[in-house]
Amino acid sequence: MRYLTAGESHGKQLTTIIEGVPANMPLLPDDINESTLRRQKGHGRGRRMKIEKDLIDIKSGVRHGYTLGSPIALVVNNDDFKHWTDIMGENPIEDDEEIRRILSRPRPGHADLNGALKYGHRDMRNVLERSSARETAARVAAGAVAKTMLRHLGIEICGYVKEIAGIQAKEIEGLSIKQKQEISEESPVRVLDSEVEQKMMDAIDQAKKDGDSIGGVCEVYVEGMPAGIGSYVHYDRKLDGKVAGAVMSINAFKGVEFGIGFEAARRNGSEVHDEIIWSEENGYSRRTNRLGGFEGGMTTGMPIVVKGVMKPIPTLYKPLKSVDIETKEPFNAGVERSDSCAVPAAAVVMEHIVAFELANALTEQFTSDQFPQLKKALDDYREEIRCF
Ligand SMILES: Cc1cc2nc3c(=O)[nH]c(=O)nc-3n(C[C@H](O)[C@H](O)[C@H](O)COP(=O)(O)O)c2cc1C
Ligand SMILES: C=C(O[C@@H]1CC(C(=O)O)=C[C@@H](OP(=O)(O)O)[C@H]1O)C(=O)O
Repeated sequence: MRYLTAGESHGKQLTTIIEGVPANMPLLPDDINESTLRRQKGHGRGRRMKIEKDLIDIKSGVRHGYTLGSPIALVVNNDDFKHWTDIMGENPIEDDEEIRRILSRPRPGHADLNGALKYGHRDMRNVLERSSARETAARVAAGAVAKTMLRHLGIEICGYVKEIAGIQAKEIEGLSIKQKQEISEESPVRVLDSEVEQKMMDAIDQAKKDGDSIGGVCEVYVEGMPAGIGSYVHYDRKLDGKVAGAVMSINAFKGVEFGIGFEAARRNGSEVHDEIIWSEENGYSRRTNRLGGFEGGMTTGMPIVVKGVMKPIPTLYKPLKSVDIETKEPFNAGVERSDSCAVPAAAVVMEHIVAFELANALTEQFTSDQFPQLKKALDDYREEIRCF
């Protein structure tokens, strides 16, 4: 499977085209809407999320609740476009700086300056419009199709917040994935630990009051992936590599860890590797899951646990120093309407981006044009490895 997205942040719409979804997979508009609406929630977001309602319109590839095997085109409208029709119009306009809302003072940490240099845009709004994380609504729509596929294959996935501005959520042992999904859904910061919830919200409010921004850590947890998905045979077939790359591609994400992650560097091997056990009922399993569900570029059959680090939002209401690209004079960076913390939303984005990589790996390994055949091939494989 592959997907492309198109659309500017304040343009008319976002478009996603997904190719390679097998035919006859159940898919309802609500499977996707649930995800796109969830992405909009979370304490710390700016006014834009009050303007938008990210309901998708399925334009092709689905009929009467089932996929056709043809490309699936999904559209999310930008309701904010009505306020930007002159600024974002496709026809030439007179060189009126007021109408264009020209951006000439790049924001440190955003794509403004590097994008301007690369594409030759003297008006950095041309960079901002596509580099904006508005595009993650389109990626979540693609991920929601993948997540639906995983669900029909008996694989559940959930994304939540582990840390905001250094405030860490405690580990809650023994939560089922259903509980994880429910608790994080109800929390305004998508955290599993209600004791720290208020502290995180206070930190976000304080950052906003200070004209500053904060980042954090998101975690995605997956249950039901059998062992041996992905491959060790070539670098670009390693599934942990693909997942890590996809997570790093999310706006503002600066690091990825599987399981205990960087902590592995500080421990002996005996405290890192997961001992192998066997039972008649379940076949092979592990006593622990410190490596987070991957060995040798393949799944181990244990839950996949992956963390992503999000830096603080670059747009600051108390801006950092920058340079005006027209005058070359030092100036404060430009200020655009902005979130102060988007870590809770980013956890939903990360969940869907990981879902796409996992669903894609399954469609590569159990190639089929028809979803029921894919499901049967996966079930047969599960039985084969259980008896191995
Ligand atoms: C859900 C989400 C919302 C975001 N909201 C904003 C925002 O309101 N203002 C901003 O400056 N950056 C925001 N960002 C981050 C920028 O999009 C990101 O920093 C920018 O594209 C530069 O890319 P890089 O940080 O990956 O280098 C957001 C990111 C995500 C994932
Ligand atoms: C629009 C979304 O996020 C946007 C991401 C973003 C950025 O610079 O990344 C900047 C802000 O855009 P605006 O200036 O229009 O408010 C966020 O609101 C969204 O998540 O749907």
